[in-house]
Amino acid sequence: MSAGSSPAVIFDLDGTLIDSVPAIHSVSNAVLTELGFEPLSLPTIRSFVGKGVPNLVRQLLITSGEDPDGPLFPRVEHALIARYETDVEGNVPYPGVVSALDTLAAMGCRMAVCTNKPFGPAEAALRHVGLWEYFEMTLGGDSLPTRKPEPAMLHHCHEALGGGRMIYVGDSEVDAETAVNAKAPFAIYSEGYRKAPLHEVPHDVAFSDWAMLPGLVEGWKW
Ligand SMILES: O=C(O)COP(=O)(O)O
Ligand SMILES: [Mg+2]
Repeated sequence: MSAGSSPAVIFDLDGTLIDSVPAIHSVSNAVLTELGFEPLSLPTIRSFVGKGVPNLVRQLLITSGEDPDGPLFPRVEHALIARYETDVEGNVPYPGVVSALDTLAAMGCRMAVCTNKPFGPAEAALRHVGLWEYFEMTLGGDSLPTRKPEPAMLHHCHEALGGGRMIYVGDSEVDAETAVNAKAPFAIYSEGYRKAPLHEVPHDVAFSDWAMLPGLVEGWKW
């Protein structure tokens, strides 16, 4: 593949590039216990990730027996966002991500991140794990008036990368819906935070090991 013909590759963040649930678990439980609620398990918190902070806060409140539309919402949201940008220790790239990004960059792929995590925590997590410099653009769930599964974030990143052929890489039902809405080819990472069985989530190709992704991009049938 010559550099000129390489596609734009746009990535989801949580559950795709990085395993962020240990960090989100620790931040969420710090906020819950500060407010006098019981901490929640890691699998419970994992099931709340993928639709952005408003959904996470609502789920934390519902699971704690509180009204998600009551006065606790802004308190929990504020406390969560305050910690989200600084408590980045629990974020770890999935095995093989760095090498795959190096290979894609060497192939001439332009790359961006399109996440429902707010921009500030997304930048902090990407910098913490040493991935920030790979991407020409990062958009977070608060960067545009809409977030995934609306297609605007993906369209915006695609244009910023110069348009042309593109692949979206994500892990969840929300990413699959975003790709359908944006009419983008979709590669799903099967080891992230998806809830439904893989065959029930629309995708063009699936990969379980990041070492597979550059070959899939190179051999993509457009
Ligand atoms: O729900 C979130 O905050 C982030 O999720 P995403 O990176 O998978 O879009
Ligand atoms: Mg994700």
